[in-house]
Amino acid sequence: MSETEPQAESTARSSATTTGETDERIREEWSDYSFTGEAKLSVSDLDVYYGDDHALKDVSMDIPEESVTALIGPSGCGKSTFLRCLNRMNDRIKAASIDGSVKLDDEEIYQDGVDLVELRKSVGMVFQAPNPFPKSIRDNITYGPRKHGDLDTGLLARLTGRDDSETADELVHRALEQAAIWDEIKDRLDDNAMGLSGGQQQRLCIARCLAVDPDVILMDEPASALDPVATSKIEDLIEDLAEDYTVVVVTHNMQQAARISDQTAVFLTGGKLVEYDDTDKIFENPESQRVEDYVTGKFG
Ligand SMILES: Nc1ncnc2c1ncn2[C@@H]1O[C@H](COP(=O)(O)OP(=O)(O)OP(=O)(O)O)[C@@H](O)[C@H]1O
Repeated sequence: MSETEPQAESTARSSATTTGETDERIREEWSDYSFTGEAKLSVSDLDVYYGDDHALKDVSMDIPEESVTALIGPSGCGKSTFLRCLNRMNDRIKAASIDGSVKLDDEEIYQDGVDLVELRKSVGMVFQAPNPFPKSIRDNITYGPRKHGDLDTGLLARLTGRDDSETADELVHRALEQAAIWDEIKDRLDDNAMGLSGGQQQRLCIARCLAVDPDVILMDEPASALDPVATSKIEDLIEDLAEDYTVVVVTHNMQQAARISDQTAVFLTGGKLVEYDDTDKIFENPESQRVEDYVTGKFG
């Protein structure tokens, strides 16, 4: 968990959990939820449709900086859809249409003129299955910075007098160290990344994401394909990363959400955000009976 300096009060809000009076009372109870520190991301009145399918309904919540926010809920309730809205990855899905507002550092990301490459550099993403490039470990890390024009290496760079090889080496070291994998693979940086174990590949993918200096890291079930030892390494890493980054993680694993997150948002069937609060509150004393049933495994 992060130890952010108190800076300001930010408030998380809910709008639609309207399946009767009980939900209305629950909403009033938690809609005042406030956290210490600044909101890194502020989501208001977000609706997402895939064609006629209304996948997310009127979701509003603020996500605090330098902390871990877990998104939990049964399959199909819209967690991944919500996550993809935070860096406009849903723009790549033809059938998707989005209404509402998402602000990153108070700047609307759903407005004309937003540079999506820059946005996705600031808000990086790590997926469920590790997906390293079939290249060397070193090239996996330098690929992004090179693509963004932050690094020039190789023959052409030498010929044009802009050879950033030394900077590249430092970057590779820094990113792998941050992703807690440097010691394991420092002697085989030129080996193909596909030869790493699943857990190592996932940490490499996290290092690749860190190499372009994001502020926010979105993770969609980052450990679900890994064994318990590799999972535990990813969990430790997520907690460490939250000291410097804002991490939003989708997980089906309740214990994992309880262990690693500072706040938890519970989505339930129908694409509604039902409750959002400190993780301890969600797991020990939620307002909603349905949330209690879900986190205690009575349904889902
Ligand atoms: N690319 C897509 N095209 C059409 N419908 C989609 C697409 N992606 C998701 N959906 C639909 O949107 C709804 C929410 O899906 P989403 O994947 O966001 O849920 P989820 O909570 O992340 O599920 P899971 O836990 O199984 O990954 C589902 O009804 C799903 O079928």
